[in-house]
This record gives sequence, structure tokens and C-alpha cells, in this order.
Amino acid sequence: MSGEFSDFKPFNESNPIKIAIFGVGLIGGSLALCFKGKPGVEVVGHSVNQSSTEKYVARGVVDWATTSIAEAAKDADFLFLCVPVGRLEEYVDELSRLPLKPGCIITDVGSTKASVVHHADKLALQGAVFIGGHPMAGSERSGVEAASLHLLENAFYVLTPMERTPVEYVEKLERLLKWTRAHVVKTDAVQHDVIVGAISHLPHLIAVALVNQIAGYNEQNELYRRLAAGGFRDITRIASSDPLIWRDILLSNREVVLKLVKDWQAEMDRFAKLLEDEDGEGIEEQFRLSGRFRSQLPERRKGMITSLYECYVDVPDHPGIIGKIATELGQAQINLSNLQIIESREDVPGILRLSFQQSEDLDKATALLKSLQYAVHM
Ligand SMILES: NC(=O)c1ccc[n+]([C@@H]2O[C@H](COP(=O)([O-])OP(=O)(O)OC[C@H]3O[C@@H](n4cnc5c(N)ncnc54)[C@H](O)[C@@H]3O)[C@@H](O)[C@H]2O)c1
Ligand SMILES: O=C(O)C(=O)C[C@]1(C(=O)O)C=C[C@@H](O)C=C1
Repeated sequence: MSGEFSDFKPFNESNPIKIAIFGVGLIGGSLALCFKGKPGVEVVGHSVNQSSTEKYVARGVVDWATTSIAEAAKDADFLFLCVPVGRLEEYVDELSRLPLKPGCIITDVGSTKASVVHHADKLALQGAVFIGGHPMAGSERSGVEAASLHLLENAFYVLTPMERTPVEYVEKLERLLKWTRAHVVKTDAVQHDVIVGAISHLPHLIAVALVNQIAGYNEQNELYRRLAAGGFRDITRIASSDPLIWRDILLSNREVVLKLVKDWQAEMDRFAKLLEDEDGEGIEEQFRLSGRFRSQLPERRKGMITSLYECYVDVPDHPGIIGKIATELGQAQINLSNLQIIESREDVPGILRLSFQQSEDLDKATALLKSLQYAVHM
């Protein structure tokens, strides 16, 4: 870590802390990587599967791991629940039956907040304080393999303390989260679900419905899939997200999402009417309005527009070219996080999509590849 964060010490090193992560997947693993190796910090992972615990340790994501909730929770100062939304309440229940370290903080990373915060509030957690959390960063990928030290960097991290949550506990959690380099935003759990329903849950649902609509047409004619280009890809990346994670999110925020779906249907009806009326001015106005709002979104903030920094490179169709590009990037110490060949028409060069976790890596890669005479597009 560079600059101010390399020196950042939220806790006294003479008083070591234990952080327990339940569910070391994309988000739990990314958090674990932010904390592991910091002075005086011990990170323990929990999974229900022995083979997963072995994987967490082998990948160096946690210091040690266990299949026992009690063992992971024992003497922990911070407990992060990073399992699917549908499992969160069971974990809170289980923890409420265990002797926890007095003054410890239990938090979660679930994409919905009202249900888990309400549930935790009903329980008498033994000397522990529950604070709902939700990092607004992620990806369509899942599992510890997709975890990254940089996933949460610059993203918003929502905390939903209750009015009666002691402020010093919220501050303590905020101090710990500085290691993620995310920006903490506090709001109420119900409001969180309404807003995140609109900017995250509804878009996922629309992306999935759109892909499935086109997949239906494609059954009659393969050209749909083959011609699908930038526009379709941009709006549908999140349609590849994990089905189980999203089943739980949508069911947990069901009422909010149902209302949003109705509003969406009204938006579609408005478009249908503009088309029926051949109202060109009305169509232009819709695009003008949306462009104006979209241009106000934070630039390249993770979790808002894209979780990755990407560019597209035209590649001539000859063997070894992809390996050559990957080697050039590696030799220049540019960290490539993903590389994908995108199908193209027969008469044009292939297109390679390169993804990076850091905007600096994207900038360096673009400059390097252009200097090597590759055509690079954003
Ligand atoms: N994916 C995202 O973009 C994103 C972003 C922010 C928050 N979240 C939230 O983070 C949480 C984890 O999501 P993720 O994307 O890291 O998923 P993931 O699949 O990468 O990780 C989930 C973890 O939970 C474990 N798990 C799965 N089912 C379990 C069960 N029945 N019992 C116990 N453990 C189980 C898995 O082994 C894995 O370690 C979810 O609550 C999700 O809503 C996800
Ligand atoms: O970038 C993505 O792939 C995401 O889906 C991230 C995203 C989002 O919708 O913005 C998804 C779920 C979360 O709970 C938070 C962030």
C-alpha cells in the first residue's frame, strides 16, 4: 500500500485484534485481503466446508480458517458476515447463542439491509453491537478466486447504524474500514433498500430479462448472438451474476423491487407510446434527459458504472498473438485481471477485451499497446 495508508494504524499494535470473516467469497475474501498482514491483526475465515477453509489459507487470503463458527467467533473483535443474504439471519442467530468478546462488532455485507438489521435488533447479542454494512462494489464474478485487495478501493461503503447504536462503535468500524480505502456513507436501512433497489437490484433484473429475451430470439437465428456488440455487452455484463446470490437479494427486497418493476413497465409503456405516435421529438428528449443524468454519475467509481477498467484491442488473426500481448503487459509490470476474446465477424480482426482492477494499469496498458501499433478502443 502506498502513501498515507501504509502508515495508517487504526488500532494499537500492542493490543492485537482478531477479525473473523464468515463466507470468504468475492466480498469476504476482498475484505480479508485488506486486513491480512496489517500489524497486530489476525484474520480468520469460516466456511461450512473443510475444503474451502483449506483453499482460503492456501490462497493466502486469511491467516487460518475453520469450519467451526464458535472457534472463528471466539475472542473476535470484528465479525463480518459475508454469506448470501438468505443466510445472514441464521448466522446472527448462531452468534447470539455464543459467548462473544464483550464490545465486539458484528457487521454484514449483504446487499439488502432492512431485514438483517431488524433481525439483529430483536436479538440480545451478548455484549456485541450489530452494524449493518454494504460495500457498493462488486462484480459478476463470485468466490474467493475473484477476491481482490483493490475491489473496494474508492467505492462507497454504506453503514446503517440504528439511532441507538453507540457512536464510538460506528467510529471504530469506520476506522477499520479505512484499510479498504472505501468511502463510508451512513444511512438508514430502509432508505438503503429503496435506493439500492433502484440503482442495483432493478438493473440486474432488467439485464437478465433482456438477455433472456434475446436468447429466445437467438433460438430461431444464431445471428442475434453473433452480432451482439458493445451496446448489448455494456448493459448486460451483470446478467452473468451469481444466481443464488441474486435470488436472495431480490426476494429480500421483494416489495421495493416489485414497485420498481411497475415503474419500469410504465417507462416502457411511455416509449411504446412515443413509437406508436412516431414522436421523434419525444424520443430525443428521453435520450437528452438520460444523458444529462448519466453524465453526472461519478467518473469510473467502482460499483457505480463498472467494477473493472476495460479496453478493447483489435488483434490480427494469427497464432500466439494473445500470448504476446499478455507477455508485453506482464513485462511492463501491468496487472491484467482478465483477458477475453470477443467473437467478431469473419472479415474483421478479432477483438480482445482486457480488464484491469486499477485505472493506472488501464492507462499504462493503453499507452504501451498503442506504442506497439495496436488499435486500442475504450
Ligand atoms: N457480488 C457483489 O457484487 C456484491 C457486492 C456487495 C455485497 N454483496 C453481498 O455480499 C455477500 C456475499 O456475496 P459474494 O458476491 O461475495 O458471493 P460469493 O458467492 O463470492 O461468496 C459467498 C460466500 O458465502 C459462502 N456460502 C454460500 N452459501 C452458503 C451457505 N448456505 N452457508 C454458509 N456459507 C455459504 C460461500 O462459500 C462463499 O464463501 C452477499 O450477501 C451479497 O449480497 C455482493
Ligand atoms: O459491478 C457489479 O457487477 C455489481 O453488480 C456491483 C453491485 C451493483 O449493482 O452495483 C452489485 C451488488 C451489490 O450489492 C453492490 C454492487
